[in-house]
Amino acid sequence: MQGLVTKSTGSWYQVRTPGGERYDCRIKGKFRIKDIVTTNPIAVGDVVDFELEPEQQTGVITNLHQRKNYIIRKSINLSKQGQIIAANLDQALLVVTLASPRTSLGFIDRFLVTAEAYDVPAKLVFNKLDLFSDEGLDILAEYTTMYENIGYPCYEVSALAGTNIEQVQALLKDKITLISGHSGVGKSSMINALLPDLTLRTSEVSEWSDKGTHTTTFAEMFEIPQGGFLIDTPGIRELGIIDIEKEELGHFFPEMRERMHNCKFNNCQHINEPGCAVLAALERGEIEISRYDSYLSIYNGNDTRA
Ligand SMILES: Nc1nc2c(ncn2[C@@H]2O[C@H](COP(=O)(O)OP(=O)(O)OP(=O)(O)O)[C@@H](O)[C@H]2O)c(=O)[nH]1
Ligand SMILES: [Zn+2]
Repeated sequence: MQGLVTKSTGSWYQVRTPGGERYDCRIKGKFRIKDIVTTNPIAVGDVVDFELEPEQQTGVITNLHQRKNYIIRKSINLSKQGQIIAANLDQALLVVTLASPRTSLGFIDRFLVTAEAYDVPAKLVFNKLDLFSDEGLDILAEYTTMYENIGYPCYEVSALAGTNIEQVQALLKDKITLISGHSGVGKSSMINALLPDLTLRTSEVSEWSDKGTHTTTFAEMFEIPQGGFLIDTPGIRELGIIDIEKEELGHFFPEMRERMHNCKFNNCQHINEPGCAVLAALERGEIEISRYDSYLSIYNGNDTRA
């Protein structure tokens, strides 16, 4: 049988069949993925084949289907191993706000770079629309225009007032979506607005805990009643940028990526090189200063996560 992994504890995996049945499955023997060293070979979002164990409601995963992408976090120890948080994401939503507490552009840009590196389309949800005066709305429009111009769709919502929540709801339909955001932006309020059927979430969790095996879940996907799945990540810190060489960083800024082939030197770092097409575009105002500042900041290893 084939199914989608919707919960992972590291030793048990909950697998959902296309028909909606769920089975607790384990991995048989030494199940290892080539080329990646990870503490968990299988993660939520993975599509797997499994066999039911005789006379039991549990299964054994026998095959992992190829992933279109996955996100990983570095292990806390120095073992160089990573942990796959989720696979096969259709999109990543970052919830941000320009009011209490204001999300910095550096934080947004770091998230976008991470999403580019993982090959996950990113979208920005600006929350707390109800708090803005006319002046605030002008600034908001500047930001959304800036990000839409470089290819990131933006949504202006109020989780509290319910404004434009239906736009986000439509985005999620039949997709696997990662939702992220720093503390206080209203991510929980948004998830509650998106998943009104809270009992669904809590009952599934307790059902799992009753197994008595592991109660800590690495990650969990919530099924959206209208179709689709939502993966809630605790924060951007979970998504460290790994495996990006400094020299490659420009490739993860779309507006730089589309211009860098015109740089005089093919190893141009777009810092101070003569004949740099990126610096020329910056000069002409075609590349936003804040975006370029974020590039420099990440390039120089400054932490802009907060
Ligand atoms: N005015 C306004 N306040 C909001 C809105 N959405 C959330 N809030 C408030 O912002 C605060 C933080 O909301 P949460 O939903 O807890 O934020 P969170 O991002 O999940 O933060 P953590 O729970 O710390 O991870 C709460 O006081 C919410 O009531 C909104 O659209 N407008
Ligand atoms: Zn250049």
